[in-house]
Amino acid sequence: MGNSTSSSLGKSATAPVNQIQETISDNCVVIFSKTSCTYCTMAKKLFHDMNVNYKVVELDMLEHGSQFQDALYKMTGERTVPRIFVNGTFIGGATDTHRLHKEGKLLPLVHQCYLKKSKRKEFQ
Ligand SMILES: N[C@@H](CCC(=O)N[C@@H](CS)C(=O)NCC(=O)O)C(=O)O
Ligand code: FES
Repeated sequence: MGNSTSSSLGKSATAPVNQIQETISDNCVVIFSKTSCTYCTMAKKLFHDMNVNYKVVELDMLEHGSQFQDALYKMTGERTVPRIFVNGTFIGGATDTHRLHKEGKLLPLVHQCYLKKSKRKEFQ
């Protein structure tokens, strides 16, 4: 389901905020998650069921996971999981993401990101 848990995150000396920023600009959908969290599983399932690839960062598997949660707190105002970013922007936790989906707004955000990336490729 989905793609890999990050292997590089948490290992470099770069500040967590910068590592997070790099991850969300490289991937259209990023879910900061914990392996034990049912809300997180539900969020992954939502994207999986829409056939959308997502990047998962399992914070409880990172050596410095709590520092990443602190960084997410600075960036989003909460250190809870899941914290979900689409097209480089924080869209909310599990509840917010399901609401966006119900309102029909989630997939357009993902498609905006795909479009942006395919345009970029045309100019390479
Ligand atoms: N309404 C929020 C609830 C988020 C929440 O309460 N998350 C809990 C786990 S389900 C949490 O992060 N607890 C603190 C922690 O794990 O560090 C959402 O939908 O994302
Ligand atoms: S649902 Fe319990 S930890 Fe997230």
